[in-house]
Amino acid sequence: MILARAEQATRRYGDVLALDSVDLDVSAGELVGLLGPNGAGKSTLMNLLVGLRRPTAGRVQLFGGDPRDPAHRRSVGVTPQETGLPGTLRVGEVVDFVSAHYPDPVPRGELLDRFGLTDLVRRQTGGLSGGQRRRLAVALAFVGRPRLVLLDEPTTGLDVEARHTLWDAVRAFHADGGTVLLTSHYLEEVEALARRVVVIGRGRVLADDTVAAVRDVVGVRRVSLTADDLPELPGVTRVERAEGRTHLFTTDADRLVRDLVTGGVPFRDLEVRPTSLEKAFLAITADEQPTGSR
Ligand SMILES: Nc1ncnc2c1ncn2[C@@H]1O[C@H](COP(=O)(O)OP(=O)(O)OP(=O)(O)O)[C@@H](O)[C@H]1O
Repeated sequence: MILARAEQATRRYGDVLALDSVDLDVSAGELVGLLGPNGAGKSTLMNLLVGLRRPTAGRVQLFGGDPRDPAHRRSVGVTPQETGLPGTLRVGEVVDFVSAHYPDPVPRGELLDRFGLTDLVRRQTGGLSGGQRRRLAVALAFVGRPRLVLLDEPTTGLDVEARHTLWDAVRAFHADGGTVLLTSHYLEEVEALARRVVVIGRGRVLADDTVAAVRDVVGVRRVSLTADDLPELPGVTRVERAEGRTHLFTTDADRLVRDLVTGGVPFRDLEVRPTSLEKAFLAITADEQPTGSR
């Protein structure tokens, strides 16, 4: 059963083409990561799916109907990228306030425990740290026992421990049969949670596949070295030269280093680093062909 669907969804903001003919289906029981660099169109897609924005062209559906119809939004929980919480209300009061909108909310103690917020129940939200506020905003998406949860960069600003608590809560929801669509800039985060990842770049779906398959594609490494002369090296997708150094981009750094050594290439100061998603996209998506199809 498809809970959320975009069909050739396009969204323009004036001259900006934020989403360009995007197709996406999220089925019941899936945990899908939406991965892409800044400005890729992730939030725009989420906003269309929950009815906050309308597509300029194409169609979106939530639970088989129009997302702008409140009846179709009843079973969805959302944490947008930015949330405003009333600063003078205490954490427990905010949870009670949101709970009051649902027929069978998760009991307050259980929800706070799940998101590691129990000790903060009496704190005013205005006095919470950024990370604590973020955790509360994410927890609120789960209050009404939704069937589908959409989380826009849920772990922004969280430290390692808080991020893991939140990941555990998302996993537990999913293990209970819940469906999740979440955005992230980091493949590592998507990898920790999702089996399926949809990569978005410049408003288009670049890949829709398993995390492992996408890792092979966007898992580009930068091998930097100082060398006078380099031969043709297999597996190098892009070469940059800056300040006397050569940067080689490849999805198989181990092989590249082996080739350099066995080829007797003289080099100094070798360094292998993961690249940013942006660089990975530059290296692999010049032709912008989707890498997987479902
Ligand atoms: N309300 C708006 N008015 C004008 N342009 C917008 C608006 N919202 C988004 N955009 C533009 O649409 C494009 C896609 O933005 P969107 O917020 O969907 O990307 P994103 O993938 O969520 O990025 P980020 O990772 O930075 O949150 C960007 O170029 C952005 O500047």
